[in-house]
Amino acid sequence: MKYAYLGPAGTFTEAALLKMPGGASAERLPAASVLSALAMVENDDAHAAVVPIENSVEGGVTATLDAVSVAHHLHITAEALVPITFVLASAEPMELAEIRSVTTHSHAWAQVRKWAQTTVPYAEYRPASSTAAGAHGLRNDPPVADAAICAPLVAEQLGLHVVDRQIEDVPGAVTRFVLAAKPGPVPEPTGADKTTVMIPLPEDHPGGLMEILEHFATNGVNMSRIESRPTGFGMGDYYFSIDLEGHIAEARIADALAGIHRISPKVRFLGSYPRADGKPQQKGPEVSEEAFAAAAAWIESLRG
Ligand SMILES: O=C(O)C(=O)Cc1ccccc1
Repeated sequence: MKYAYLGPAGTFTEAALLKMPGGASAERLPAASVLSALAMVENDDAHAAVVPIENSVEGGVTATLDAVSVAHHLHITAEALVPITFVLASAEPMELAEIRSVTTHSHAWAQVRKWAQTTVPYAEYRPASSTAAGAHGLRNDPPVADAAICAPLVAEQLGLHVVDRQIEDVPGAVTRFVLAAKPGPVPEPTGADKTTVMIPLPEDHPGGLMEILEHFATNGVNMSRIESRPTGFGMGDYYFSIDLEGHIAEARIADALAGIHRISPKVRFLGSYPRADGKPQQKGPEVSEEAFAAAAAWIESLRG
């Protein structure tokens, strides 16, 4: 199997790839951006792509959400969680006070803002396509910056000097990555699953969002993420990107989505897959498979 990922070697995305099903034995194809990793799947140059989707500090990774939901017709088949810690590294030994420019990926920069403000307040930020790309750039002639913010392992592999460590503003931050592939068989339910959907907000429909959410409430479906994003097609045109706790094979998820389809017919299913944390689904007896089957049998008997 060929898995594309945000490269080069040593990114957090590569660490996530190794945790994905089939990741350890997959051929790893580094891409220069999230969009090019996804495009490699669309063009059949890779079977799947590993991309960051959500950060416990910064929230959704909008480029990924939009690409998976609107631009590309891909399904999510797995997720992985990667704990994030950063070092500040330089090519030659340097003091913090000497550092005038810093390079890293924008997500990393967003997660060290407070540290940067207090520790290197005069350093100019130079965006890199990934943390590993920034670290490699320190060896360019001329170097892309005085120092790079990257994973400790990359600094070690490149023989960089670690100027500061554990510089993340929020200790224990985690990033969630997904494996995206062309639509195919949905992974089997495990009892601890997530379902990702994209729901366009119905136009000129007062209370549209409330009606959508009511379907989740009445079917006992918990949401683990909800974000509104502009579709890009016009001012005020929004969609909701939502993660649900449960699998499309369950009657309560299917029933909720069927109800939503009547309000927002362009709703899109983006995949059901095992949750990385293995947390089992909580559901009351009124939304069990047996309760749905008994209700359907009762209706059948009335019609019969
Ligand atoms: O640049 C990387 O290493 C990535 O994989 C993107 C990223 C950056 C910072 C936190 C999580 C993911």
